[in-house]
Amino acid sequence: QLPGLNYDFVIIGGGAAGNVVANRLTENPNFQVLVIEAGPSNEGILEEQVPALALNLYAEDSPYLWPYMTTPQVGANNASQRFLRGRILGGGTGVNEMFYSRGSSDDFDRYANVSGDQGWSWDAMLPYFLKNEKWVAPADHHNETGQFDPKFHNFTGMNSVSLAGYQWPMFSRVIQTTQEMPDEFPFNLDYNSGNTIGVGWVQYTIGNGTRSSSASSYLGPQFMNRTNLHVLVNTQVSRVLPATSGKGKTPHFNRVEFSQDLKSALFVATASKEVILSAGAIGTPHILMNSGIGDKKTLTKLGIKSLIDLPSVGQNFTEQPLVPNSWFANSTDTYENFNNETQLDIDLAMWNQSRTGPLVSPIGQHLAFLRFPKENSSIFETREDPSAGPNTGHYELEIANGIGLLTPIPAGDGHFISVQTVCAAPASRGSVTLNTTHPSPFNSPLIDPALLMDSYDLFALKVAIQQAVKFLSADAWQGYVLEPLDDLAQALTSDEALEAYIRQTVVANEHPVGTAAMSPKNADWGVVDPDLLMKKATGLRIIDASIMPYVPSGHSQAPTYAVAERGADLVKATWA
Ligand SMILES: Cc1cc2nc3c(=O)[nH]c(=O)nc-3n(C[C@H](O)[C@H](O)[C@H](O)COP(=O)(O)OP(=O)(O)OC[C@H]3O[C@@H](n4cnc5c(N)ncnc54)[C@H](O)[C@@H]3O)c2cc1C
Repeated sequence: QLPGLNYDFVIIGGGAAGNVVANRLTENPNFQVLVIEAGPSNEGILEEQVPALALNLYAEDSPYLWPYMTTPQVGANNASQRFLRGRILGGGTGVNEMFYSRGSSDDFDRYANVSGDQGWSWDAMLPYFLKNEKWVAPADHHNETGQFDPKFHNFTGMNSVSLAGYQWPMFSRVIQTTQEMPDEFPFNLDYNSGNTIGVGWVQYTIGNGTRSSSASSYLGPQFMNRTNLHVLVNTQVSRVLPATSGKGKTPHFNRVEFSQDLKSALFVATASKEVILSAGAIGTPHILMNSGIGDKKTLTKLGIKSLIDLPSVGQNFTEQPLVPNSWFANSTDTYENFNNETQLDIDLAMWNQSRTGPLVSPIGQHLAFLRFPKENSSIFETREDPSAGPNTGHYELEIANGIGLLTPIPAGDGHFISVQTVCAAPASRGSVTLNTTHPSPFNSPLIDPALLMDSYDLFALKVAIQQAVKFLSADAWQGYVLEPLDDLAQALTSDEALEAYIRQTVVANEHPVGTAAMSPKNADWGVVDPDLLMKKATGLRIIDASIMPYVPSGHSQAPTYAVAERGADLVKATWA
């Protein structure tokens, strides 16, 4: 159905970043743009639209996820774990939990300092966050006063963002805890102000009780109708290829090889201006290495002709480790209600009729970004603090009205409260490399998030769990929080038991970044320059989460949207 194979820009990956870039470039009617996405269209998928049904997207054989497993994780008792990545138009934004969290001002100021480009600083990036955001009323139209600060938000951007649209009874207890323990758990009116520290109401990429993804926003019908925008789904890119003619010393990439049956029938699309790689923190380094861009020695050994020797490709993989923790709750008003099919049918009918009811928001309803208490901060006398600065959490608590997303559900009925604990600024670094035994471009790469490989991350999670216990010890929870689940109860008996529990239960928080990191123009490390153009090449730009040299301390979709908005401006400036 494609009109041809020659475009001005070919964008690889229709995820968070790719769809932003596609939209912004096709604002210029003279630019012909092709987006190639491996997954299916997002249209008509109920679980993708109804926020509380997002968990159903994570089934073992989900058609909306890549079939990725990690390598055995030494820090997690050698377990290989699933590694969830969206494979659908919208990418991660089509399957994620919809938390809208920008990270701290320190996170972006660090990007600016590390890359040498002040354009990546918080002040310079705030307009791009705003360009992406369209603040809307929550589904239940409750009074939002005191739950966010409007001065940090935009009401006219692209992705709908709103507060929880259904009020669960436990919400008031969270806020009461911040009043009882303000020193340790201060209330933060808006964790998206640049200063993340404290406990705040969650902001979600949800509008009208429905997920707002990069596909439903940036590729909405009014944009899909642009005659200069073409989106090809169910199509996987294998490699980017250099120009066939021209004998310049610097390779010029202007072709993209792809397939629909993942075996043969490879097609090639040509980009007369730029190839833009937006395949995410796993897909991007995978395509680069398949194309001969990466560590020369390693690629040569695999029989792949090295085109650009860039050892940083796939390295510096940074991911936040997460431990889910659950307690029995003395309540009948939790997410466990959805396990009852009759109740679920009633709630779904309500959602269908009016986009209201308990299905309008996902499981976590409050976030806390916190720094270590004084007694734990002495660790920084002997090692550098991996967090970006004082506005940045060392750890995060995700307080949820039901069993943790990744906690095995105990046998029998019950109602739960969970606090997922996250090491927000990890010190471990992993890698994405080619699978040496099956190096076909259509096979999964080796994904090593290096969970807990640096002992600091284990330390941070220990503190986080102890703080979660303290949080739930407030009077506010009296009579509501019952005993912890068995494994957590056992973990709280000794330091060794806590450590063993963390290693047994730790998983990735699904916020990978850093595998094609930006660095100063002539640096001997990094993959792209601060303008996101590939080092040692022309014609190829990377715009996605992989360019962030550190993981943002919050959640990664909002930062990726902002990176993509700026990235699109950088492309436009080149071709103005
Ligand atoms: C289960 C889950 C829960 C999450 N929860 C949250 C959350 O609540 N809040 C938050 O802020 N962040 C969350 N995230 C993370 C967030 O969604 C990502 O950080 C963000 O989507 C990254 O954007 P990206 O453009 O870099 O990559 P992606 O959004 O992953 O987009 C990459 C796209 O490229 C496609 N692609 C990859 N390789 C190829 C190829 N070879 N050929 C063609 N197409 C290809 C993929 O299918 C995908 O659509 C979550 C992620 C997951 C998976």
